[in-house]
Amino acid sequence: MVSQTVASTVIQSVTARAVLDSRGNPTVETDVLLADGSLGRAAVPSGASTGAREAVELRDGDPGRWHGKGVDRAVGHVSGEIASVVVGRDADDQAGLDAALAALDGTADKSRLGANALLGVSLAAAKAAAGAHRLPLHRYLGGVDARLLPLPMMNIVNGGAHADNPLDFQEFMIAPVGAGTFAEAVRMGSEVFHTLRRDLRAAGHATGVGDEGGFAPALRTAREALDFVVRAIERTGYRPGEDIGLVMDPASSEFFRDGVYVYAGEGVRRTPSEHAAHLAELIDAYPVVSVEDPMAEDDLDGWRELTARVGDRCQLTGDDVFCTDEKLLREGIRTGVGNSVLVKVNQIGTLTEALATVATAHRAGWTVVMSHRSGETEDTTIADLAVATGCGQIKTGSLSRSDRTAKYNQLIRIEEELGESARYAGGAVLRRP
Ligand SMILES: O=C(O)[C@@H](CO)OP(=O)(O)O
Ligand SMILES: [Mg+2]
Repeated sequence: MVSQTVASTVIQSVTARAVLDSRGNPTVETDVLLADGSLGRAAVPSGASTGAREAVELRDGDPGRWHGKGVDRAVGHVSGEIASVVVGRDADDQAGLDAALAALDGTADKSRLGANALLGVSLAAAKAAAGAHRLPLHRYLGGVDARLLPLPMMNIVNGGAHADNPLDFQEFMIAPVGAGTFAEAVRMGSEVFHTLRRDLRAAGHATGVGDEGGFAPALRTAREALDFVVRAIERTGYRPGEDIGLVMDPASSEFFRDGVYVYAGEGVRRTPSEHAAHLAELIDAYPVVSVEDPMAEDDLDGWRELTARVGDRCQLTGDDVFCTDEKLLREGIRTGVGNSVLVKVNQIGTLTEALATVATAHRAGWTVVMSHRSGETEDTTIADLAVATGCGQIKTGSLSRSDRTAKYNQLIRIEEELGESARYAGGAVLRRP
């Protein structure tokens, strides 16, 4: 008698639905079910300060529903066209699956089916396959040496497009470079967060939070925000720089207009050279270990100027300028645009392409920061991705909202699971040999 074996990792069904993200907007959640019954589920995040060259997030645009932000078309693509190509494929073949998704879409920016439709399938398939092999996602994707916990960059002051305050810079973060473990890093961050709340309140500021859960006080300048953060670190009993470093994401593309950086909150305009000089001053005056998007995505000369000026002593991470796109990153590496790349899976649309970007950065000796979006869900995939890739750094918001703490909590669990073999390298991950 001939018996036919069907791999247990064959995809049996693909479904999707609209769920809510942390801003109260709809986003795509996808389920991938395998022949052995393993279910992978992934919810797609969404940005507010998006790079111009990001893969396209498909929104319905009907102003009468969800204020135009509906994802019904993307959901329909998942359960229709995409499912018809993906069902029957082996979820173990992630690269093949992702190539098939990209080919099915057929556009360079994934605008036909939507990166939100494709990414949910890509991530859910990986999670289902991990489940079929009875492996945690970080182990399935990263193997036995995936045991480096990331340095967390915790966002404690929000501005820019993520808050309704006058701060021009979007994010002020703390990174516990002197912690001994990931769990300790989270405790240190939480302590500083609560000191900052008391300090802001004592100074008469509101302590409401922005999109990523950091406080959104009515401060005007980066110096004011950095002063509050440094004082909170000290008053908690830590040494700024040695125990906790500072990280900023000005999200500079957001206020670069006609060749000038327009600081609306501060009420000044700076030329690219003045903006770079201002950042260099802040980097020298405060224990700033990393700046993301210091210059705008269209100001490559500015990027090169700043990299030449401070790139030897500060991590300069490209977000909008690279959009997690391996080709854009290669060009940046070749031409001296920064020394680090931010990786957001939804900027490129498939897991395989995001992993290629990480590998290219690492081969060049560049650092990688795994990142959330300002619109998030309870999905914790990026926590596992940070460990799987061994990238050593993660940026996933404040210490106070479930959409952000879900990722920190997942990393606490992974650290516990790894036990003795878990490593946390503190500030050493900010450089690569
Ligand atoms: O600029 C950023 O780095 C991100 C995440 O912090 O914001 P958004 O998701 O709005 O692009
Ligand atoms: Mg950014």
